[in-house]
Amino acid sequence: MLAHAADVSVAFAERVIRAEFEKKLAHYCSQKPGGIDSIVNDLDSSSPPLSFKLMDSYVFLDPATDAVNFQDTQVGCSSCRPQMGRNMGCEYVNKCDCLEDHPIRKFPYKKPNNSDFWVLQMKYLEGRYVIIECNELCECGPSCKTRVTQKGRQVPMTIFKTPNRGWGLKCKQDLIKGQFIDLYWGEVIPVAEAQLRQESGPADKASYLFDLDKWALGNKDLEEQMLVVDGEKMGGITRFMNHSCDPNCGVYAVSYNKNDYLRYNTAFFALEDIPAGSELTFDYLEGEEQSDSQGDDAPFASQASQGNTTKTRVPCHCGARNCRGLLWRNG
Ligand SMILES: C[S@@+](CC[C@H](N)C(=O)[O-])C[C@H]1O[C@@H](n2cnc3c(N)ncnc32)[C@H](O)[C@@H]1O
Repeated sequence: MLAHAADVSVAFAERVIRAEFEKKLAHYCSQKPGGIDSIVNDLDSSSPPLSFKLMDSYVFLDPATDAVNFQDTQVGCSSCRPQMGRNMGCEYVNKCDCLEDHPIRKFPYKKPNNSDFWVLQMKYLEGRYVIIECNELCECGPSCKTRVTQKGRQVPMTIFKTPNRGWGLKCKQDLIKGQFIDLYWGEVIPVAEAQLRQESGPADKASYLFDLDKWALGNKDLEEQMLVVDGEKMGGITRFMNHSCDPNCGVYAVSYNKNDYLRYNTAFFALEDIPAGSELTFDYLEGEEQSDSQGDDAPFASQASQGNTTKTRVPCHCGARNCRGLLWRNG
């Protein structure tokens, strides 16, 4: 009898937690086009932790490292104008100042036939170059077509329970190759704090740390100031994305201030056409391997990675034929 009462109250508590988490999701996506995000768990009655705060911005642990303190380094393009070139903007200007130092100086996006959104150009998708988008100081104005990731996610998602990798993420609609998915949000913390957080808790603690190491790696001064994004306690829905050794999404550094080498954004794009309902995955070690092999373009080519803050060796359950067997290289 007592055991039954305990079961009933656990089930009730789980339902309350689920309802609260769904409320958070609804609030978060009410400002977005594309439909409502959802949670699916066909395996047990658990929900993602209620302590997790959904958001779509960075939170800087130390206000001194907040990007707004560094806006004096920000410049905008000055030769572009709103609605120039067939009313489209910077994409028709091959000397947009935002791209002046870029090794390929090519507009990052293109619009596929019959589509109402822009996708990443093949050169960026395959070359993994940093994506530079215009910013609020640019003369091109808010309708400039470089502004894709800064407008945020446009596609609805499902957070779902996997049998062996915790929660994962699926998109509710078909994605096409090169389509923008979302950014990675969280608390922005110094690398020493990230290391402390990773070392606290059990050895196989899940990691939500994303190193902003694109410019810092190999530069001693920058390495000392390097920041890490921690999506564990607060972050966007992409913190539920699992690793695969054969991923369908790629991770790209995006900058709205090409002079800021410490703060930038991390964006996920589809590497292939992805049917609705497929799990979205990326390679947690991708950044490391890219930066090992990019040669002269490295400052613009290497990616943010999940791989540098030391993490415990965790067996990989991605199930890919080319599975490396472990999530992280170090540890
Ligand atoms: C960024 S989180 C991904 C979301 C996580 N599954 C959850 O439930 O919150 C990264 C953690 O998920 C787990 N994970 C992700 N991909 C995995 C894989 N291929 N094999 C085993 N565990 C995985 C590991 O615990 C890893 O530290």
